[in-house]
Amino acid sequence: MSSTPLGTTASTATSVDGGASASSGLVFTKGHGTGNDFVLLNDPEGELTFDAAALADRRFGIGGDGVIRAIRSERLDEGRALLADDASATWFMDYRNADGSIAEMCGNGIRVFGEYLVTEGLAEIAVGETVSIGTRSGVRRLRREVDGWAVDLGVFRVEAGEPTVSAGGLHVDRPGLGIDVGNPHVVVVLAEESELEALDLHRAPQVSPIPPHGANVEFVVPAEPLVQDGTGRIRMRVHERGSGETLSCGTGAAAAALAVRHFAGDTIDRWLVDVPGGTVGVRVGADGDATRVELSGPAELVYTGSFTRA
Ligand SMILES: N[C@@H](CCC[C@H](N)C(=O)O)C(=O)O
Repeated sequence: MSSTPLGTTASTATSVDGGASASSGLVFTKGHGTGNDFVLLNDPEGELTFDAAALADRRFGIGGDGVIRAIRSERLDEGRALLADDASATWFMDYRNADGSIAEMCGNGIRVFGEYLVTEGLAEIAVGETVSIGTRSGVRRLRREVDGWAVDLGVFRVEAGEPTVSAGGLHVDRPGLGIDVGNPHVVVVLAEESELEALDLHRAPQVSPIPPHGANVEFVVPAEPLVQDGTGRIRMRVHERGSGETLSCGTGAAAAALAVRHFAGDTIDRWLVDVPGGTVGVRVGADGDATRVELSGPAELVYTGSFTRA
């Protein structure tokens, strides 16, 4: 086996779906959730090696905010560990950011992953049905809905402390709120739409103190009025750890809604989050002494192709 610069392997044909061959290249599907776009790979047995950063490159590769491999949980150490708790989590969402770094969770990605499992014939999931998916932040329950998917992101954590955030276009540093929804976020609430629009997120915002594992940084503006028909509404832009500014971040939308909910007194449980690529829903609900958060929204597969090896 040898690795090419573009990361597909093989001295002989590497079959990713039974249909690919060395000459036809690496078969992939492109999908997105509210414009947060992913390269999806079908690799049930974990036979494929790939260079996620090369695949995600928008000029020299396919292009995407992340790369998601569908692999059986039993084929990865992280997946096998989860099967002990939930034997039904047979599929693992192996997620990488555009720079190739591994992230624990992706809220838009897991909805697209559900759509991919169904379309590729890897799982049968009827509308209304819920399945368990393995991720690096644990098993996540994913429900198919008529017009998209909803994922239980689990119990979240509001971090202690008030980090300071600086970003291009912000004249003064702002306080942030750390929220962990399976992956780390820092949310900054802005007062004006004009501040959100003026942000330059080409460069990563600086968070101080630097979070131990980095952070996705969300900037939000509450709607006026904040609550409409019982639902809170906010606008958000995001700079993602490992991917830069994206059109949407599902876990980021959940963190943003949770931060504004926190500042508003923890009473508003339904949220709509407008991102540059569309709108996602966030719901908060009690689970015994804990509080859980659910994310819902669309997922679309847009094309399938073959990445020809150099
Ligand atoms: N876009 C994703 C989050 C992807 C991972 C993130 N960049 C990280 O490093 O934590 C989402 O929709 O949640």
